[in-house]
Amino acid sequence: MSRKKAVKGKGGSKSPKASPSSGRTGKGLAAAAAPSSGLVYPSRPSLSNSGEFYDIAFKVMLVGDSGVGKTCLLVRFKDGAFLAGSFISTVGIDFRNKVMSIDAVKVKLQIWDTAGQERFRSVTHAYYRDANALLLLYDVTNKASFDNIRAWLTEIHEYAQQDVVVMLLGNKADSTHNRVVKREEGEKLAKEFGVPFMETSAKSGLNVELAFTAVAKELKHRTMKEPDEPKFQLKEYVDKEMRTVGCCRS
Ligand SMILES: Nc1nc2c(ncn2[C@@H]2O[C@H](COP(=O)(O)OP(=O)(O)OP(=O)(O)O)[C@@H](O)[C@H]2O)c(=O)[nH]1
Ligand SMILES: [Mg+2]
Repeated sequence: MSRKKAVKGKGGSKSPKASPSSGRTGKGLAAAAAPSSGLVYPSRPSLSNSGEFYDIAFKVMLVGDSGVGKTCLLVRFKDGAFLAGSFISTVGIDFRNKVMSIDAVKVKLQIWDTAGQERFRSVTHAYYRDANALLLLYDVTNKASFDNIRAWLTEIHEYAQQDVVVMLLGNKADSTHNRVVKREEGEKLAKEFGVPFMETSAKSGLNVELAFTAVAKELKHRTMKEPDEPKFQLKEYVDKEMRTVGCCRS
């Protein structure tokens, strides 16, 4: 299998007027032009010599209400740090790349961090179409963000590909004193919609690696499954990993 070189670095915020077709010029954005298969191939190697090699690439989007912790989750996953302090709401859309080793295959996730604010919704819609996976977040300390999950799922249904991988994440699980949404409620909603679920914390790191690894595994298996290999069961994998490590893995 030939190895491709990952375009590294931050994508940079896109203006609200950007669209997948018009905005994808420049270094990071060139990699975002996805063929209809959903796989993302860089059109040319990165200009930087520090680029990492990878075998396959996928586009993952973080969606959910403003303030649920999408940017913090991405920063935790990418840099292993928590963005404490004042809340800086994302403007438009931005992406970061991360190459993961999944069963000896280098999988590049191009992770798009969307703005949760209503005024950017039309920008976000334009990016759904190319997404291979969506991490849909709510905040366990914010009931409205949980109640809005149904509307988000309707939106996903409307704008994303039919076979997009969706995972529901109840973030800020570290905030025990401010919690207003029980884990069981998240589990129930996820079951109703047939999507895998876990609680996460960008602050403590709880389940952050697991959420992205599970999605990367599912996408890698879909693409590279041998004919005699059993189908990868995402929900079973998540449930097993959660059982193995109790509820809490960072
Ligand atoms: N306690 C706790 N706070 C968190 C966590 N994740 C994010 N926060 C805080 O929640 C606030 C919002 O986080 P962001 O990641 O910026 O939220 P967002 O979903 O990206 O918001 P938009 O960009 O407006 O869509 C910030 O003040 C973070 O510090 C978490 O896991 N635990
Ligand atoms: Mg943000």
